[in-house]
Amino acid sequence: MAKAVSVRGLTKAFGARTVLDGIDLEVEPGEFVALLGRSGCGKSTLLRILAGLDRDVEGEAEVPGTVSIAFQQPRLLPWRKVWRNISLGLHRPDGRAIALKALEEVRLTDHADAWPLTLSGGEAQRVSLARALVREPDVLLLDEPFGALDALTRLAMHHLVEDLWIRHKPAVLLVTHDVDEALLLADRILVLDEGRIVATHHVDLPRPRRRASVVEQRTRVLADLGVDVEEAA
Ligand SMILES: Nc1ncnc2c1ncn2[C@@H]1O[C@H](COP(=O)(O)OP(=O)(O)OP(=O)(O)O)[C@@H](O)[C@H]1O
Repeated sequence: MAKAVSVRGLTKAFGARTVLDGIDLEVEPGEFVALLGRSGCGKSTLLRILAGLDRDVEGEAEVPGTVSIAFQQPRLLPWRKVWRNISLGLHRPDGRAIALKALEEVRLTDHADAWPLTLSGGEAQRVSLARALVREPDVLLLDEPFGALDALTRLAMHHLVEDLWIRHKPAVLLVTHDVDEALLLADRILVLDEGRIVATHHVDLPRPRRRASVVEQRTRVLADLGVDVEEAA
C-alpha cells in the first residue's frame, strides 16, 4: 500500500543554518506518529514542509493524499461564526450541515453560532480540530495543538484526539514537547535533535492508554532527550 508520507533525504536550510539534515521518514496510512524534540530542533519546519507551506527544500517530501494542519494557536477568523470557520473553503451548499456534524464530533454543537472570541482556549482548539477533520484528510498534521492549554483541558483533548483518530483513521504527525503526550497517543515516537531523527520508539501499549502505563517507557524516551530521570526527580 502507498505510504501516507514519504520523506527522503530532506534537508532544509535558513541561510547558513541547516535546520533539517537529511531526514528519511515513512508513515503508514492510519499510523499515529509523534515528533518529539527540544525547542528549535526543526519539528515545525518539517510539518510545514509536509503541509506544502514551504517548498524551498532539498530532497523529497511526498504526501500523496489530502492534508490538514492544526496549529498551537487555533487561528480562527474572528469575524466569522464558529460554523463558518469550519465550512470555509469547502465550497459546498450543505456547508452548515457538514460543520454541525464536525462540531458534534468535538462536542461543541451548541457553539455553532458563537463568535470565536467568546470561546475558551480548549473550545477554540476543538473548533480548530473540527475544521481540520471536516476535510477528511488522509494526513493530519498537529503542531503542538495542546501546547497553550491548561493541564486538565489537555488531558481531555488527548482523549478526544485519540477518539477522533480511531474513528477517522488518518495518518497523524503530532509535534510535541511532552513525552507523556507522545506515549499516550502515538504508535511510534521519533526523537529529533538538530534536524536529525536520533531515536525511534515503538509504543505497543494497548488503547485506551492510561498515564500509569507509560511511566516505564518514558524513562527510555527521556534518556534519548538527554534527561536523566533520577536527576530530574
Ligand atoms: N522562516 C525562518 N527563517 C529563519 N529561521 C527559521 C525560520 N523558521 C524557523 N527557523 C529556525 O529554524 C529552527 C527550527 O525551527 P522550528 O520551528 O522547526 O523548531 P521546533 O522544533 O518546531 O521548535 P519549537 O518546539 O520551539 O516550536 C529554529 O532555530 C528557528 O529559529
